[in-house]
Amino acid sequence: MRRGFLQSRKHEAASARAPYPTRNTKPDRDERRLFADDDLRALQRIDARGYTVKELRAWGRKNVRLSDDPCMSARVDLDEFGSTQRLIFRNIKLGTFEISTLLDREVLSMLPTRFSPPPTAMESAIEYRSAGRKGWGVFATQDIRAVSTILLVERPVTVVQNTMVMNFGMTKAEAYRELFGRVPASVQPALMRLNSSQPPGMYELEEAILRSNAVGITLPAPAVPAPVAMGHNAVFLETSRLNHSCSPNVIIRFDSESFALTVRTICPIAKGEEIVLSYIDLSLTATREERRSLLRDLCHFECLCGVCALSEAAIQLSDLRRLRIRDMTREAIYAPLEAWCREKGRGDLQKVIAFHLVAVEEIRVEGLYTTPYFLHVSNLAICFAALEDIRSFRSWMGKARDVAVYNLATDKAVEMLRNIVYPETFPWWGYCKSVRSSKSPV
Ligand SMILES: C[S@@+](CC[C@H](N)C(=O)[O-])C[C@H]1O[C@@H](n2cnc3c(N)ncnc32)[C@H](O)[C@@H]1O
Repeated sequence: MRRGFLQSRKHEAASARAPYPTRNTKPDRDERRLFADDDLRALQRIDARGYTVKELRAWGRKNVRLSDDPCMSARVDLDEFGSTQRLIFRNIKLGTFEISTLLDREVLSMLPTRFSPPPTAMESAIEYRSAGRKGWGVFATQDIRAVSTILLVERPVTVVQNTMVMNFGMTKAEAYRELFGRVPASVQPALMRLNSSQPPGMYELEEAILRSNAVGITLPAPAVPAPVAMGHNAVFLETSRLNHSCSPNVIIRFDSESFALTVRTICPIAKGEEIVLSYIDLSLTATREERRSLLRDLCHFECLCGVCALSEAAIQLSDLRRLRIRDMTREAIYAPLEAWCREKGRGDLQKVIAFHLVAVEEIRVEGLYTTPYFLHVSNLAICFAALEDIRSFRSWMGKARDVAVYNLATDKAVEMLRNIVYPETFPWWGYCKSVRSSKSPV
């Protein structure tokens, strides 16, 4: 039998003293609870007679510790969630893959019994090598021109609920050690070698690895009043080598049906260029200082990406451009297309088009192909549909469809493809002409 992490010689002495059953003494290894019997009995007592919010909070203060770091945990109101949680270690087998998990019992029961096959990635498009002071990085081995190209498809090695409840007979460090110990021996060395750059002395190795590499994923989960309580973190060995950039060229998406993560391009990438994603929501930050401070707080590193490394003069221009993109995106939600429609198409549509073209150009220069980009290209598609300009409509609708594809909005992407092939099925098609005969498309 494979020696688990807790059974290694190094940990034998510790496990002999462990306040929870070890793998040696408890045969039903996949069903072990994080709850000590005393805690469970205390819980049942509370449940049996019904509890007041005050009692439950008091119980939570004594028994539950939640980290303050938003990366790994969230504060959860115990009256909404805490008392019903049962975390279980279980290894999920997907064909040749085995994934070590620590999940809520109900989440485990809601996972599909059969997973659909994941998509296929482009062959030999990337390589792993040094990215200088950033450590390892991933690089393109060829020009990748098409957007939405799949560069990597990967299953996680471990998945854990992001609210880590402790003091149920096992400390958080022990729980993570156990979780990592259950990762198949063939991949465990690679997991333990992942980046673990967290503030010195703050976490044990397993937690530091989780904090540096975990990706938030959504699994089917029971409806709870605090949905964040049902968020999950997963570690993917290859994706973990992707560095952060404030001008990312890929996006990652997890699909629970195939239990796989895909890395897709969001813009063309040249041979030799580093493949980079954004660790933060770039629509929330515009200036370098805002981004740096967020990355420092959440990820504990000073960003060395291409944008942040620009000269002072260049970064000032970049900051201004990003502030403009933010303003134009806010403006685009209501005006000017909306205003033009309210006026029943009597305004100057060319002005609307010019507005969105400027925004798209600013986005291109800054490499910000995320949410605001979709807003502007889809509005351009509407404008050209209204004008019945078939070439421009297909081009902008194609760009909007790329965004739908890399965001895994499959139904939307299919609908958009139908619009591209049959433009007259698009509700805005010929709007300019139709308002003259006072017909409204929407
Ligand atoms: C998920 S790992 C990425 C791969 C990592 N470079 C490695 O060697 O495995 C995240 C860590 O990489 C480094 N890193 C990623 N992006 C960076 C950036 N833009 N600037 C500086 N360091 C970065 C930080 O140390 C961060 O904690």
